[in-house]
Amino acid sequence: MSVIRIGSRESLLAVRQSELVMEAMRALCPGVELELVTMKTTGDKILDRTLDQVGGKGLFVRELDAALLEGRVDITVHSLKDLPMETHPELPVVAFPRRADPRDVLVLPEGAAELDRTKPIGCASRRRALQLERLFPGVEVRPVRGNVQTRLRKLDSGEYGALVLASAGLCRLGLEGRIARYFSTEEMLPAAGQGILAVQTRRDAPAWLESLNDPDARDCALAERAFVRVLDGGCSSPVAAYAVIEGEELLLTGMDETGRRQTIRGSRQEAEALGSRLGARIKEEKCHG
Ligand SMILES: NCc1[nH]cc(CCC(=O)O)c1CC(=O)O
Repeated sequence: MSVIRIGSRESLLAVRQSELVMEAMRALCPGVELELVTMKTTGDKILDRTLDQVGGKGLFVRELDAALLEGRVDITVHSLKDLPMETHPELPVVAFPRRADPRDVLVLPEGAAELDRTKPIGCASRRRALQLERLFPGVEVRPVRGNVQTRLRKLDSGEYGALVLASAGLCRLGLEGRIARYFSTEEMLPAAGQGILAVQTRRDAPAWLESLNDPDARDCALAERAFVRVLDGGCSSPVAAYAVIEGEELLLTGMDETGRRQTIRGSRQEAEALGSRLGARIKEEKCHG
């Protein structure tokens, strides 16, 4: 078989995530030849504005989609939560590997023992900001951008009292030692797809790539993303969704942009329909209540 080229953003986290998928590919298909191809995306180049100002999540995938379509790479690996809700029709997501810890965490400046409430808490999403206001009333929440290392540098330089980040990213970078506190998923509902990777390919991709799927991660991903799609949770929206599998059932909690939450339970076979139904229900409530 010829070499399979894996396209990735060039950030350390993106590369680490691609390496994890490459390890899983080697386990499934010993002897397969893999090559990592990294590239800078528009989203990585523009760092002085918030994502809502520059056009959203699509900025991180456009270059990778083009590389796939032109055959410069054969698969791409994304953080599912950064993947726009509508993906390119010729570029299916073939696999959702096993989910890492979906929780958000609090990170303190190097050496700090507790939160300095006179300083702002840095976070990169309105979803986190909305939920932080309830957890830490009166503490300023200020946007922070850049990759995980850049954000940690800003934290350690004294600009912020704390950061909120995803456990999954920190752990993949070997930075779990920086976690000061885990938020339960009730305290801080995760972003749809947080902790899940998405493997995207062309339609002519080898069928065995589908074996990278973890059935639980896949069903949760489908349910969470269907919910966000109904609420039109563009990248600037604070919409959150988190699903868990309990046997043959899927339990999905969704939050709309006002912080209102609802839960739905049903057969995991209908993961996507459950997500859409919960989205419609929350939307309805907003109009009538
Ligand atoms: N937007 C950046 C981003 N995209 C995915 C992750 C974490 C890894 C994941 O959710 O799988 C992060 C960093 C963060 O939010 O702290």
